[in-house]
Amino acid sequence: MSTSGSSYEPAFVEIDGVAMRYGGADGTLALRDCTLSVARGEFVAVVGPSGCGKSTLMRLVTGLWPASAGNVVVAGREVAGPLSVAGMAFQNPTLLPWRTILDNVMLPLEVVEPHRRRLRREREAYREKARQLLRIVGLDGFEARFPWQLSGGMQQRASLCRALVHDPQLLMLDEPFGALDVFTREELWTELQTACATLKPTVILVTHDLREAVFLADRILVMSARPGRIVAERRVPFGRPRTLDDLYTAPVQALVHELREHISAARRGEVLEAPHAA
Ligand SMILES: Nc1ncnc2c1ncn2[C@@H]1O[C@H](COP(=O)(O)OP(=O)(O)OP(=O)(O)O)[C@@H](O)[C@H]1O
Repeated sequence: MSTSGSSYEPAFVEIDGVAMRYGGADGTLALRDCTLSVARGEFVAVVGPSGCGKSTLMRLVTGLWPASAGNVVVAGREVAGPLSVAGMAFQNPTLLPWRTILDNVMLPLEVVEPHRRRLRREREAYREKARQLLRIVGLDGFEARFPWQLSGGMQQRASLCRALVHDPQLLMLDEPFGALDVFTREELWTELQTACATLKPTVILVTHDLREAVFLADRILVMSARPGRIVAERRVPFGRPRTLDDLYTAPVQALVHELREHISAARRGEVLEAPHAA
């Protein structure tokens, strides 16, 4: 089974035969023989049963944990520590409460080169860029507020801006909308789609929400139950920009249903025949 999109060559993220065990020889084997690749500019969603190792996969790609076996290569280099080319957003926005929204969004620019070096000289241009991102996600006018003055959905929007402000080549999103109500979540899908169309990062999104995966991704990878590996992939054959109304069409619902069957099988420890990649 191919796990790379041929129309996006060359691969930007390559994970080859990776295993990950937490806590020594008797510990939890989270991933085994996990292989996938993501092409530059591609948007891939990873779905699978709870506890199958999705977040572990994200930690390996971003260099937050080392793999126990196998190779993780990003942008042609073996990952050996935290990646500066990656922007990240998680289920909880983790904004710093003592900084304004604008200053929270600016944070990666104070850490990641070459922005760190340029920041003092080009601060106003960078601030304008952060403001522009906040405008894209509908936070115009909230730049000077503090995180605790914003709703959860607004904080998550700001955290997406923070993940994008340093033009990361790789955007890693681990259930970034999981804690939000369905309406806010759907709004943010549209905003993320707009931001990605403008900034064109390579994206890996972990999600439990199959509609979210179909709305946002070019390709969806399904993981087995733990120890996780990729057992199916499905290219999303719908054009862009996608609208929320598209989610109610029969082809989208059929794809969601098919993915659901793969995950149900994975939960039972079974693997369905790999679906045809469109
Ligand atoms: N720091 C850790 N130490 C020990 N075991 C861990 C650690 N992190 C995760 N695990 C275990 O590894 C397995 C995979 O966890 P992981 O969080 O990657 O799964 P997941 O697919 O992201 O889960 P969910 O869908 O519930 O968010 C689980 O059994 C989990 O308990």
